[in-house]
Amino acid sequence: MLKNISSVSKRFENFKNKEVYDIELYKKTVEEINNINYKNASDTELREISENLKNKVKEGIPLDEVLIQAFTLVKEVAGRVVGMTPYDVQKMAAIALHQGKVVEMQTGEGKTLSAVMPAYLNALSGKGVHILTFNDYLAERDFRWMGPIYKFLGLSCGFVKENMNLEERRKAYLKDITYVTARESGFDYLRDFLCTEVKDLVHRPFNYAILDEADSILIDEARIPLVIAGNVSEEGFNYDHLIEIVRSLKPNVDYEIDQHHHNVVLTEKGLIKIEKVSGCGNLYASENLQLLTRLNCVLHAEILLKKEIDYIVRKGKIEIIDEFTGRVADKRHWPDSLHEAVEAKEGLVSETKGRIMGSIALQYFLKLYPKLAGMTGTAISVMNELDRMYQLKVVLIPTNKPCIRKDYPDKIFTCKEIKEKTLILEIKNINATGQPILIGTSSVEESERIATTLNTEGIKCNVLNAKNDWEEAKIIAEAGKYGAVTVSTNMAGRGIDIKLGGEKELDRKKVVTKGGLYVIGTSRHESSRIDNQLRGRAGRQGDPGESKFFISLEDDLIKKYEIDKMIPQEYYTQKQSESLDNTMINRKINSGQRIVEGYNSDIRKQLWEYSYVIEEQRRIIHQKRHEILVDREPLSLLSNKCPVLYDRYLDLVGKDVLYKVEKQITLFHINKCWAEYLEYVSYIREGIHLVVIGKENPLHRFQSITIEAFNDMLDNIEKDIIETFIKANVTKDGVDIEKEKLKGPSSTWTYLISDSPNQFSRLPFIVKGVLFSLRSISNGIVRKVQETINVVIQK
Ligand SMILES: Nc1ncnc2c1ncn2[C@@H]1O[C@H](COP(=O)(O)OP(=O)(O)OP(=O)(O)O)[C@@H](O)[C@H]1O
Repeated sequence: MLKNISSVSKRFENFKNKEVYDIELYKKTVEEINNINYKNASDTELREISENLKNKVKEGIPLDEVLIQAFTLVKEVAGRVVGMTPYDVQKMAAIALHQGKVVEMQTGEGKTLSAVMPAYLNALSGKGVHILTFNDYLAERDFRWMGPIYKFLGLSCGFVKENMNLEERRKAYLKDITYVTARESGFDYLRDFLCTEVKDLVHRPFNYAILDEADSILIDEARIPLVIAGNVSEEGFNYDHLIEIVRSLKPNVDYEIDQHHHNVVLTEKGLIKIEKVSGCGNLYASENLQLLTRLNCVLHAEILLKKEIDYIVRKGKIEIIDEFTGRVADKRHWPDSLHEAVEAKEGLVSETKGRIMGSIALQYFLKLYPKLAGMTGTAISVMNELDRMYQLKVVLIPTNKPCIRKDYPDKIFTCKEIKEKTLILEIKNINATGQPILIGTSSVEESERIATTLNTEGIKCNVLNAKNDWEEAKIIAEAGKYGAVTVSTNMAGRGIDIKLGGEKELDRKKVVTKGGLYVIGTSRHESSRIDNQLRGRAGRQGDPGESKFFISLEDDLIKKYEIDKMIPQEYYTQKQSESLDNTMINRKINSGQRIVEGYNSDIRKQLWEYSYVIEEQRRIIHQKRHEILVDREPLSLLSNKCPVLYDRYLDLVGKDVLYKVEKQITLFHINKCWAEYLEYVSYIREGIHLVVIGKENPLHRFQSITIEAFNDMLDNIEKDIIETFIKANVTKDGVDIEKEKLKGPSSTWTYLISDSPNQFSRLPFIVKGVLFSLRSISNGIVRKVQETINVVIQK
């Protein structure tokens, strides 16, 4: 078996980074595991060994000392219970996962089973292990698939999914091993922040988490805040008038679009027009700030956000399409007024009104786990970022069998039209042979266009673009059937195995002789990891497979980032029917993609800098509230600040009731003031970019404002607690929560905030593109903006 480990893939040989590729130590441990044999042990004996291990760990023996025995147990039990004995490469991954590293394992190498070994080992302490899956479907699937192994070994296992109630969640988190998405676990953390009684908490203290598809969560989704909101009874704003105004504006006359930064800016002409039609006077005057923000949102909604590309409308709701997966991003909202503006654009009734009660970026949520490990098929290209942001080291695990997939050079065309014609022809030709094809497209709209063309050409295909997880799993699982053609958005089906010959592998031999699964990419993505994930759908576990990308110099990526300007004119001035098989062009496209990746990494860094202070403050406030909730923090504010009243109540209602009252009032005001603070911060965040015109650094200004505001908030909490106490009527029954208005929102809901295109674009626009802003914003606008700068930041 160890022989396989040295059969490294070509890719593996290319890298020389010692830490990432040094697997010698792992090999030694794997050998030790393989030297122990539990084959002859009965089921009962195996359970006794497991029980022994549990006791040893509870007595304080370090996990590292029982690792070999624990992994050997899992090896034996997995073979007996689920019919899979971990390969040596899986054991190596398991060791690295236990050490809190991110393992890169190719698609189909068996990450699900690899995670069982460290999960079992770390759960022996009884402190709980979370396996954070990519979606709800995989949480349940992996629980059902791997759960019997833990059960056999005397450990409990559960899973959490979106529609479960609090009791079901609490039970699942009490299990030794819990399969759950990072997002659901994060939402539960936010829900706990609103609890007023210990019995309502669903989480216990975090211990260890293994994150599946780690790059997707830690890099692509890291900046997405999870939010919990509560109901408020406010009237929604009517956007009709603003929409009418924006629709009357002329492109390049009244506004300019900056595709690169995904931004739209008013010209002076446009500004004058708007001021005239709306009758608002100086749009940039302080009293018009709210109008300005809403107008910006309508501009973005109307001009930049495109139906079928950025979002779809389903059952009367806006559903955002995730740029990385191409799937509907579950429970995702745009921030602030932008979501409402898009709803208004589509003539929908807004359902997003509510006050944000708490929020946390996934990045910070995951850092709450004292020990975190990850697995993915694509980690190497982001290993520096993983180290910098999370102090997570990457380990490349060799494939169990050599990867024999053929990755063909890109086919590059001058124009989209010819690219698509050639692509359809290629699909027709391959389909005629019976070889299954998976086509990865860049948008819902493109997937539908290609599917329609294929249908008119008489080729039946399955389309997968914005369906639910269950359908997705089924369609993807069948994508390896003989003669199957599946058109999907670029990364749909991540985590789902494509077996050759269909789910039951009935026609496996036939498909193998045809060359396995053929993956076609219709364009390059901004991130090469996404392209590699798509390629990785083929050639799993040493299967044959092929992959090819079709690119045109008119593709969005090439145009948006002006990669075409790096390519000599003569290559794209004429429409050529042949592909440009030219390595120079290929290199330019690759380097363009790398520049875009670097640019996106810079944006993530900047967003991190903006959120850092707030997240630190959140940590402080959450911790303080939790300590009060679980009675670990003594309450002394009221006895110190209102001693007379306090003593009177003490005589009247007694110590216990008074303590309970103070606790209730305190918890309520922490939540209320924190929610108000978040609202204020998001308001500041919206306008802070304007300080650049006054030659200030927006980040520094933002940080100093929020530090000061946080201190004010802490004072306000105390003030509000005292005020409520003075006004409240305290009896032997405590206080009347309803009457004293101490009740939290009657209903809450959770969602994620997508990057706001305007917030997102402003950062590079400020830091790298001051020239851009000054060029595009005329002097007249600069003057007007200057008037408002102080108002924005002083309010
Ligand atoms: N040790 C093993 N012995 C036999 N089969 C295995 C073993 N490990 C994994 N497999 C099989 O390999 C396939 C892929 O497993 P799994 O879905 O865990 O891979 P993965 O690495 O998570 O893939 P993806 O990147 O698609 O998520 C499954 O069909 C599984 O049954």
